[in-house]
Amino acid sequence: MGLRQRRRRRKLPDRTLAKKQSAAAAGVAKETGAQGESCRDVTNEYCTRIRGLVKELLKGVSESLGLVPCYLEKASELETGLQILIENLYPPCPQPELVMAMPPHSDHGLLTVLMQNNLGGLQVKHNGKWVLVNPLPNSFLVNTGNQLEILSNGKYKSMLHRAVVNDQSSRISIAIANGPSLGKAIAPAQQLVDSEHPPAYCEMTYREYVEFQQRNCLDGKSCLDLVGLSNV
Ligand SMILES: O=C(O)CCC(=O)C(=O)O
Ligand SMILES: [Fe+2]
Repeated sequence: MGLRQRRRRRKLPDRTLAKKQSAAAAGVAKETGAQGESCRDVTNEYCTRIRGLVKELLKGVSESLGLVPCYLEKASELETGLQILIENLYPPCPQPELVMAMPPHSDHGLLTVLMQNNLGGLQVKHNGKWVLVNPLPNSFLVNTGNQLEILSNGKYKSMLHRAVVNDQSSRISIAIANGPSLGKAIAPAQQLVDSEHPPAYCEMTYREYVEFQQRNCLDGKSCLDLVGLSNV
């Protein structure tokens, strides 16, 4: 067998393999491309619908504060508001008591809409104690955020919360944080401010607030503690 033939022989299977590999890669890319596209479409639609839900919820919240129904939507420029999609996967842990899945924090936006796979793990701070929130099947859980607390001049509190793991099953939570438009200056609603209820928070744009929060190590405290007018 000559060198040429040997080369060819050796090359043949390689080429076939390369061909097969590139065909497979193209198939995978095509599939991933299609999946990626449909994932993007579904995510976009989900975010849009959640914004619609938040708009409705904010109407009720505005009314509960004695404000016109569209107050919070307009005051936050919700239509162009910042939406953040957060996907959390918490695998089971053999020693859950040694692990903090998500450290204590409060969400910086208006309302966070959370979907979870029917496994408890979220805890909220209530009267100084951590309380486990039992998930209700087929329901969303809605957390109030810092910007809602500011706009309502402290009438709606944003709760400190955290997530813990368990030693049995994986927990999944998907949160969409809905905030004001980044450039919008947020301050307590004038109608909720009077001599008995002075403004509890200083005005700042949502962008300034988020940057402030990212710059500060809050150690389980709400960023609001730092921007409250009693502290500035
Ligand atoms: O997983 C959870 O239940 C909490 C998630 C959460 O607080 C967040 O993503 O901001
Ligand atoms: Fe959160």
